[in-house]
Formats: sequence, C-alpha cells, structure tokens
Amino acid sequence: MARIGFERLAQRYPGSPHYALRPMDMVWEDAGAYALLGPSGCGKTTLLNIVSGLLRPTEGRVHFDGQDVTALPTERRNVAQVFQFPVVYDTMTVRENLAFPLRNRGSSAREANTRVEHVAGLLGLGAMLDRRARNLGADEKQKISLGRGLVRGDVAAILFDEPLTVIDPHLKWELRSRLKELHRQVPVTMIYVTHDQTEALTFADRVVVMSEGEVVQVGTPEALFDRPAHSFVGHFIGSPGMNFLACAVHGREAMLPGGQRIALPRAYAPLPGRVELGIRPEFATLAREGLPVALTRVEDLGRRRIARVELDGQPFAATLPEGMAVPAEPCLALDAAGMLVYADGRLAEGEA
Ligand SMILES: Nc1ncnc2c1ncn2[C@@H]1O[C@H](COP(=O)(O)OP(=O)(O)OP(=O)(O)O)[C@@H](O)[C@H]1O
Repeated sequence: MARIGFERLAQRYPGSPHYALRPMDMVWEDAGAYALLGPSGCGKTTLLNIVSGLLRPTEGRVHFDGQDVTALPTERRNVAQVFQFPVVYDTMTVRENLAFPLRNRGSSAREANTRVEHVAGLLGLGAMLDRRARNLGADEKQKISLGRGLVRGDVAAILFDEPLTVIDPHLKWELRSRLKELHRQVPVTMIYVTHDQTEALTFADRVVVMSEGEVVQVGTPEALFDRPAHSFVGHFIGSPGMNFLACAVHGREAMLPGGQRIALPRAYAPLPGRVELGIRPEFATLAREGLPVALTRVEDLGRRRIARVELDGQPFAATLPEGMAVPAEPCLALDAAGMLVYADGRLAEGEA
C-alpha cells in the first residue's frame, strides 16, 4: 500500500510542442480508490504509465510513501497492473493463474489457495477454479486478469487501464460493483483509468478529471456533480451535462444577453472574462411560469424525461416532471440551490 505523490510532474513527448500532461502537484492517499477520467487523448494513460514506471516523466518527481521512485522501473515499484485485454496463461487452470503472482513471490500453496479462493469468490470465479483458462470466454479471462491484479495484498498500488473494455455490457454493471466491494475488502491504493463516467463514479472515492493534459478537478463523485470546479467537469459529468448560459453577473443577479434577469443565491464581485451561469438539468424544470422558452424536443431517458429548449436563443436541457404534459407556453423554473457562476470556465466563489 502506498501514498502516491506527484511534485511538479509533467510530460512532453519528444518532438511535441505541447504538454501531454501539464505540470501538477497532487497526492493520492494510501488505500484510496481513484479513477482517472477524461476523453481520449487527455493524458490518462500517460499519467498511469508514469505511476507504473513504464514512462519516465520529462519533468518532476513521483513519490511512493515519500520515497522518490521517478527513476525506478516497473519491476521495482511493486505495482500490479490490469490491462484492457486479458493477460492469462491458457494452459493453466483458473486457480493456477490466480495463484501465479503469489507463488512467484514465495507464498506457500496453502496461503496462496486461501487468498485465491477469496478473490475468486468475489469475482464470481469460484465455480470454475479447476477449469483450464483456454476454454473460457473473454469475460471470464478478463475476470482472471482482474483477479491476478487483486490477489496480492502487499502491492503499493493496483493499476487498472480501462479493464472492462472487453466485458459484455450486461456484465459490466456487476463487475463495477464487485470491484468496489473488492476495494473495501482489499484496502490497497487502486487507480482506475476510464473514459466512462459511470465506471469512474461507481468505483472511485475520488475522481481525477482530466482535460487536454490538465487535471481540472479531483473530487468525490458528489462534489463533481454538485460543484464542478471547471465547466469541462460540468459538461462531462452528468447525463445530460450541466447547462451553461452566457450572461453578465452583477452582484446577486445574472442578466442574459436578451435582458432576462435571474436572481442568484450568492453575490459576486466583478468577474473577468467570459461569464456563464451553470445549472444542471436536475435543478431546472419545465413549468407553466418562469422564464419563457422555446421547446425543441422531448427526450425519454426511461426513468426521466428531458426537455430540450432554447432560452434566450441558448440551448438548455431541463427536467420534464413525471406525468406533466408540455405546457402550451413552456417556461423554465430554476432552483437557486443549483446555480453556479463560471468565469473563463472556472468556478467563481460568491458570497452568501
Ligand atoms: N508515445 C507518444 N509519443 C507522442 N505523443 C504521445 C505518445 N503517447 C501519447 N501521446 C499524446 O499525448 C496525449 C495524451 O495521450 P494519452 O494516451 O495519455 O491520453 P489518454 O487520455 O490515455 O487517451 P486514450 O484514452 O485514447 O488512451 C495525446 O495527445 C497523445 O497523442
């Protein structure tokens, strides 16, 4: 188990004028469950490879429990890794595959077996321990890979790189929950790379959201939803994401370009740059009274309906309450509890 620290860490690949990972300082607590979340190309794999030792960063340092490991290769970092695609020995049984990392490090057959049976049970592999891996499907093989990553309790960290990619969609939900349960039972620092917000939010205690090489927010799933530090996080987390309305803010009031005024729950000092009001669809309801809007369409998401509207010519997603027909003259009712103000994409702190 390890507390992982980054000091002015950055990565610029040879020949590229841009940072793949912009300079950052950060600490991941011992035994924490972290997800690195962001779209393709944002730098997740670069950061994971720096942690595993596969890549030596061009700037800054990496520490495991205060020890500088920046120059140490993967084999000397005591990390377990689970990749997108299964890494299993086809000729071995499931039990032998799972025991391999333990036997390799000198565990007795008995010790290894106790541990293997425990992890196999948690992953739903208990009934197939004595089958050859070769005869199993891709889902089961990836479960073995997960088990091999999880079987050692003495690693500094377990690194997962999009581990559910090959898993059948209906099994993904089950495995996400099982991984969370495994983290509770195996309190090792776990780092999970994904571009899928559901995977990140289910698994992690802390989600590290990345965009264009920058760590834009590190927070609990609740914090990312309730108070996105950056408009990117507002857009990226949530389904649909947060609405952003271009506006001017004076004290406790936002004014849209068309002149509509919205009372804010906090007062703001004059803000620099591009100012936007952020509000999630969960805090905006289609109603008979409020701010007049033009309805574009209604989306049925199964458990709820979303009304796509235009407010002052700006696209906006609102909740259409259950059982409510679209009013002839639709309006928006906004809940002040969900209103946040952003200046140049960054959350602005107001005063209560
Ligand atoms: N070996 C390399 N040489 C040059 N540029 C690279 C190299 N590896 C990654 N990059 C660039 O660095 C940036 C970050 O890439 P990275 O693979 O870390 O992102 P990612 O978020 O993991 O994306 P994905 O989910 O697609 O793997 C991208 O612009 C990518 O093109």
